[in-house]
Amino acid sequence: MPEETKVFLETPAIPISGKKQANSFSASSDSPRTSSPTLGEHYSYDTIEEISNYLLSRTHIRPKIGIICGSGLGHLGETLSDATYFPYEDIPHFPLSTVVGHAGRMVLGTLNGVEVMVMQGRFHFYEGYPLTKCSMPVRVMKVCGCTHLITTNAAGGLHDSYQIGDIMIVKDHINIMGFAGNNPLQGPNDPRFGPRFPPMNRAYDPELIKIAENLANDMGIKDETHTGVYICLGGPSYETVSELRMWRMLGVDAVGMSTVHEVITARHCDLKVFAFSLITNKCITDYDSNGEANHAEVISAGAKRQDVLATFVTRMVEKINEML
Ligand SMILES: O=P(O)(O)O[C@H]1O[C@H](CO)[C@@H](O)[C@H]1O
Ligand SMILES: Nc1nc2[nH]cnc2c(=O)[nH]1
Repeated sequence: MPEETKVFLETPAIPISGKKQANSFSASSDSPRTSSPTLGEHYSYDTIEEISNYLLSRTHIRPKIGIICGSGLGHLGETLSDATYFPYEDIPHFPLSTVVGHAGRMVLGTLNGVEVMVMQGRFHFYEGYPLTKCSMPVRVMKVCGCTHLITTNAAGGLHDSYQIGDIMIVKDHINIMGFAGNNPLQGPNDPRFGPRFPPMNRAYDPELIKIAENLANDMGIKDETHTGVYICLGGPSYETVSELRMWRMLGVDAVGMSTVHEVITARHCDLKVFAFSLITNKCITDYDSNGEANHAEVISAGAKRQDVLATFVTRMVEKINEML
């Protein structure tokens, strides 16, 4: 950890009663789940500003790029210089990270001289948080000054040619949870964030996809890098064989439980998005297989590839910075 690293453990400047809860249109409680599992709570613009001010008033970093680290990929947050670490429990209104492999800290610092903010750990629907809450930090990134989001995840490889440890650059997603009426933008729309009905074609910036493909080539990892379609399922149970076969038929290449709601929220507030999956396991699509998906292998695949992924992200950050 860099010498200048500081960990803010003091009581937040803004008084908070009990566990932090967002400004709410519905009753809040100490449970992450409110009365409506889908609508849940809504964070007002003022609340997002309050969170952003909390972070910015404790560091001189003014980030332009926000980064979300997926399961087992949080190591990147340790590679920042001039870093200030904010445990989620200290940030006003922030939920807590409850999943193994998600450290639960926001880090503001520099990656090769570029000012960034990094989430070491994200929030998932299966943790009991509504999607508005899961993707709230993306709006914090926007209000902190970010113009770009890089979001990463661990995912099961559904495409036959994908191997454990491969990278899949996300070119598109299927928002199946949205089909079922669960979208992070549900509820009142504040136009200061974005329009009521945002488009989602070109959600994954085509120019950044090209840059990443070229970068994989330069790094000598072209054969282990693919470009494909991601789906976010609710989890936490992994998929049945029949479910996986269905998604494959529908054009899905990698399966996970995150990212899509973050990307929708980011596009709504006009952040440019780059996303990739680390393929941490091969999806089991054979009824006779004795294999079983498990989170330990997900974490272990992340640990094995952490250095390559940190380089990949750092170089993407440099490329984006050249475009700013
Ligand atoms: O998407 P991330 O957070 O990287 O993690 C993925 O891995 C976990 C399951 O093993 C789930 O949380 C799934 O979403
Ligand atoms: N849904 C889902 N999420 C994952 N995250 C990592 N691997 C998997 C998987 O196989 N399925």
